[in-house]
Amino acid sequence: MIRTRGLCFSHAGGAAPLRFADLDLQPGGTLLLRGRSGAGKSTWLALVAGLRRAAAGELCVAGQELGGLRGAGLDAWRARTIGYLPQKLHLSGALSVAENLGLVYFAAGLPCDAAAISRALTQLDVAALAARKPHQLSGGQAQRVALARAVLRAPRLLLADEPTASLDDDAAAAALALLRASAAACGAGLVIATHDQRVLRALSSAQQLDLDATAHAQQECMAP
Ligand SMILES: Nc1ncnc2c1ncn2[C@@H]1O[C@H](COP(=O)(O)OP(=O)(O)OP(=O)(O)O)[C@@H](O)[C@H]1O
Repeated sequence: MIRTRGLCFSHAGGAAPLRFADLDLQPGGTLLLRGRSGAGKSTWLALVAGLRRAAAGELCVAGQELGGLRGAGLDAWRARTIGYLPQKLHLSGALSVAENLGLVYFAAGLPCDAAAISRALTQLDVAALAARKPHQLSGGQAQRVALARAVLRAPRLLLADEPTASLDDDAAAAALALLRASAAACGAGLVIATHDQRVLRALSSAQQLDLDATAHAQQECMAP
């Protein structure tokens, strides 16, 4: 599902280059991506989602070498392969819940599938909120809507960035259960980036990639 070798990324004009330990995640597997704040979790997720390009190394996701994809090809690959639950949910405030999900089809250049949107909202128990605007949702409801958006097109890989940050214990357990159930429902691999001890405890048997154990590079990453 995910294979990385010598993966390295340098933020422009910023911090020290990030070098990531090699990883092999089997299809349908669950990975906990752990590390303190600033360790590089969001950066690693962005690389795997094809939202950022590695400075060096090999990255193969769902059978695709990402180094070989550019532009529209990369966008199309991401749209059919990756479900992404970002730390900040990025729901458009001007659009209803259902219209926010419709953006997924617009971005992929596909006709909107209202039945699929309705199914996804029903699965996440937010169908009754389809006509509401994001500011009319609670935090937990907004997260369910964002999760429905992430799994709408049955991705092969579901990436969740700090999904339990700022949730109380009950809400965190519910969010985690939903993520696992949603990934299982579409047979997707699941990556959860977290430094939340509750998640680490709940998924202690899952495969882990600990970015705190990854030495940051002392020298510049080599350009590919
Ligand atoms: N756009 C950027 N420009 C420069 N440096 C950046 C940029 N984005 C992130 N960084 C730096 O890259 C490193 C990794 O950041 P990243 O957001 O991936 O960490 P994280 O583990 O996800 O942190 P958190 O848990 O706080 O979200 C940090 O040192 C951060 O300051």
